[in-house]
Parts: sequence; structure tokens; C-alpha cells
Amino acid sequence: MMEYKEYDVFVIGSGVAGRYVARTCASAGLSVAIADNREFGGTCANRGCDPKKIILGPTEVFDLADNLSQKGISSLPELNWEANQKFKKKFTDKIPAGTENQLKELGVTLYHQSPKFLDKHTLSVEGKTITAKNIVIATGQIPRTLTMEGAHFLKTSADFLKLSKLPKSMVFIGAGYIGLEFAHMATRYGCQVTLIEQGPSALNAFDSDLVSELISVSEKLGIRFIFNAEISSIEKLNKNCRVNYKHEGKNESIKARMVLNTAGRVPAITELSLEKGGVSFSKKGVEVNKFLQNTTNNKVYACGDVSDHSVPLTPLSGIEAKIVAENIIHGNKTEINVPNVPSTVFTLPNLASVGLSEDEAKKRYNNVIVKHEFVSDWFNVKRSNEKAYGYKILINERTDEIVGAHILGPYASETINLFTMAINLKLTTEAVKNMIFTYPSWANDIKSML
Ligand SMILES: Cc1cc2nc3c(=O)[nH]c(=O)nc-3n(C[C@H](O)[C@H](O)[C@H](O)COP(=O)(O)OP(=O)(O)OC[C@H]3O[C@@H](n4cnc5c(N)ncnc54)[C@H](O)[C@@H]3O)c2cc1C
Ligand SMILES: NC(=O)c1ccc[n+]([C@@H]2O[C@H](COP(=O)([O-])OP(=O)(O)OC[C@H]3O[C@@H](n4cnc5c(N)ncnc54)[C@H](O)[C@@H]3O)[C@@H](O)[C@H]2O)c1
Repeated sequence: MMEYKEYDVFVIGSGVAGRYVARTCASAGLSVAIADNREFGGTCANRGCDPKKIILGPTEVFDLADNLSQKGISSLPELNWEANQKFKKKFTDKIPAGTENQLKELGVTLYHQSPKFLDKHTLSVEGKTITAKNIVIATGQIPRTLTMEGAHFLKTSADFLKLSKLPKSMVFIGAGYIGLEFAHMATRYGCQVTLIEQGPSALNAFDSDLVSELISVSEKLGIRFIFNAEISSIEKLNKNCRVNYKHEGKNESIKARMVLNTAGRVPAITELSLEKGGVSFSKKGVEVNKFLQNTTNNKVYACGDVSDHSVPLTPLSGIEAKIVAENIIHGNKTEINVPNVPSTVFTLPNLASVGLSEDEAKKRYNNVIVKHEFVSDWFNVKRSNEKAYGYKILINERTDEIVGAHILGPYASETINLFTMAINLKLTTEAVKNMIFTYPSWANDIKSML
């Protein structure tokens, strides 16, 4: 006989977004269940931001040392992939059980399979039929499926992050966030890297002037870029894979030990039978209103990368989850009102951005002051012998407010947060210039940028 269960809240996905909703609703006394079809804990902690940043660590040390080679550093550090993987596992190994235990301690029921909608109110999971007053979809994103011949030979970013040995050579298909970050890491650990991109440049969400400079730094590091290329097939050879592609009207090929799909990520919704649940969705994800409630099934909320509202970044996923939890507990009162969300490509140097792009700013305001420069003579660049340091700051001339900031340089992932505060708090350039920051510091440079 089919077992029936009823909950106040059923959450699908245990990443940053889903587990926050589950914990908060359970702490508020609601009956909660959560399902995940992979290890618990989600992308960021298991196979995204956190393990990536651990693998990045030794490359940051290498880069600092390389810059100061023969300027106080006599020999360069040797990077050890295997030892770093052991260190990384100390963090990642604990995540699934740790996440499960935290949830269980709050009385949350766990399921380890993908639920499917049977109708607007009912789900089926692990052979049980489940009704819930609120269903929260927080399933995140998964790598885009590529369909060229031999696509099954492609590896993913998750495979890269747990490699026990780094191959001698790699091809990345797609020069976006993941392609660039992973190419920089792999190259510094000694791997020969080629990025093949369908578009005319890399990182199309970022300022093109700063991206061009980053590409040039990356090429000097030994990374090869092939733009405007169309992959036709991937073949498995003895030790290598061969990637066949069309470029400038010619058929070309390149061999590498491993080929990775870094061609973007798409909402993880195909297993949920959303049509049966009357849940509307588009290519961008589950469609939500200002309360993060689905536009066609008001029992359903969506938060994190899978919502069509989202920029797929960890901090925004957390904010969306908080709104969903509040709306479930107190009724629909909290609307999503997203402040400017900064983002960083963790290459070395970092490329970081917040607020409007140059084009967006010029469309929105009559007079925009553009402060844009690559600097080689500032003290910070000279003392650390950095390879590139550039910025583009956009200011609304009428109000003197900063409306966009884009930085290529060391610690830009940190400095950008100061601009995030300035933009969100509508600070004028005058107000920022009057602040006292520590000296000498990268943060203090923002006054010179203004
Ligand atoms: C390699 C990489 C590096 C990244 N680096 C950064 C970074 O530096 N900074 C940053 O801000 N963001 C980064 N991101 C993005 C960040 O990881 C995501 O924005 C964040 O994890 C989203 O959280 P989420 O809870 O929405 O989804 P996720 O963390 O993806 O969690 C979704 C969960 O749902 C589960 N799930 C999926 N489908 C189903 C189903 N049918 N049934 C049950 N469960 C399901 C998944 O297994 C997963 O556990 C990175 C992403 C990747 C891939
Ligand atoms: N530091 C961070 O915050 C960080 C790091 C990694 C990922 N992320 C998040 O994850 C998301 C996904 O990252 P991503 O790097 O997978 O995607 P992306 O959208 O940044 O880049 C994908 C690239 O692949 C190219 N591409 C697509 N299909 C192709 C094909 N068939 N052949 C060649 N090139 C192709 C696209 O033109 C694009 O340039 C990001 O949008 C970001 O939100 C964030």
C-alpha cells in the first residue's frame, strides 16, 4: 500500500538556499522535509566556491612569489596538487553528513531522491505520496548539456575539483567564469590549458576593456584562447581526447588529456515533472513573483540559482532563501528587493564588478563620468611587481554618486565590497574620498580611482 505523508513545508534541494529554508521553518515549529538526489550540502560547499578557493590557495602564493622573484624571493614554491587535494578533502568530506545532522537535529525529515510532482499539491518520492502546504524548489543549476558527437567524453567542474592527479593538458569548452578560473588554477599547477569559446571574447558579463587585459595576462601565463570556434566532435584516443572544431572556415583539431564542459549552467528542473505540478518555468528557471512564489502554482516557492529571478551566486541565493522562509512563516509580506550584487572571477589578478556596466550607465543617466585607467606607477603595483591593475568606475555626474565599479587587480574580490557599500548606500565620490582608510592598502587605492 502507498504510504502517505503530510508536511507544512517540503524543500527540494539542500544547497545554500534549500537548507536555509528548511532550518528556518523547522526552527519556527513547522513540520519540514527536504530531499536531495545527490550528497547533501549543495554546489557551493561540495563542488563549487569553497573547494575551488582551497585549490586556488597555493596558486596565490605562487603568484605573489613569482612577482617578487629575484626581488626578495630566490626560489619559487613548488605546487603540489595531491597534497592540496588532501587538505581540501578535510573541508568537503564533512559537508554531506554535517548538513544531514544539522537538519535532523531540528527534526527535519530527509529524503535522498528527486521528488516528482503528481499534481499541484502532491509529490512522489521514495515510493511515498506527499502533500505539503508549501513546496520550495531550490535545486540550483547543472552544467549545460552539450550535444556534439563524443560529448559523453566531457568532464565537468565537479570532476576537476576532485581529480586525484592533474592531467598534463586540458581543453575547456567555454570561456566564462568557470573556464577562466579553472584555466588559471590548472596552468599554475603545471597543466597546459586551451580555452575554446564560441563567442568573440571571454567573460561576456564583464567590462570588455578589463577582460581584454585579463586575456593578455592569461596568454602570457601560457593559456591559449581560441575564439569564434564551433566544436564539431570529441574523440577518445589512447591517452588523449581529440577536439575537432571549425575556426575561421577551417576544420582544426587539438589533443588534450582531458576536455571539460565549461559552457554554462542551466536550471536543474528536468527531473521534477513541473508540468504535472502546474509550475511555470522558462529557460531562466522557475518563474516567480516578488514574493518568490511561483506565478502559476501558489503553493510553490523557488529560491537560489533555480529561480528565474536569480543571478546564480551564493550570496543572492541566501538572501532569496531568507525571503521565502519569512513568507512561508508569516504569510506573503516580504518582497524581493535585491541590492547591487558584486561578483568576482577568481583569476589572478581577480576581475570584480558591481553595479552598472558602462553601456547601462550611459543609457540610464544623461552624463556619466568614466574613470578608466590601467595603472603601472601606483605604489601597490610597483612594490608587489603586479602584472596588471586597471579599473573602470562610473559616476552619475549630476548627483556625484558611484553607479558602477569594475576592477582588474590583486584583491579586487575584496576591494569591490567597498564599492558595493558605496553604491548601495548612494555615497558620493566626495564622501568616499573623505574617508580615512589604512595605508598602504589596496582598499586605499579606491580613493585614487575616484
Ligand atoms: C565551479 C563553481 C564555482 C562557483 N564559484 C562561486 C563563487 O566563487 N562565488 C559565488 O558566489 N558563487 C559561485 N558559484 C555558484 C554557487 O555555487 C551557486 O550560486 C550556489 O551554490 C547556489 O545555491 P543553491 O542553493 O541555489 O543551489 P545548489 O547549491 O546548486 O543546491 C541545489 C541542490 O539541489 C539538488 N538537486 C538538484 N536537482 C534535484 C532534484 N531533482 N531533486 C532533489 N535535489 C535536487 C542538488 O543536488 C543540490 O544539492 C560557483 C558554482 C560552480 C559550479
Ligand atoms: N566566482 C564566481 O562567482 C563564480 C564562479 C563560477 C561559476 N559561477 C556561477 O556559475 C555560472 C556558470 O558559470 P560558467 O562558467 O559555467 O558559465 P558562463 O555563462 O560564465 O560561461 C559559459 C561560456 O561558455 C560559452 N559556450 C557555451 N556553449 C559553448 C559551446 N558549445 N562551445 C564553446 N563555448 C560555449 C559561452 O559563450 C560562455 O562564454 C556563472 O554564471 C556564475 O553565476 C560563479
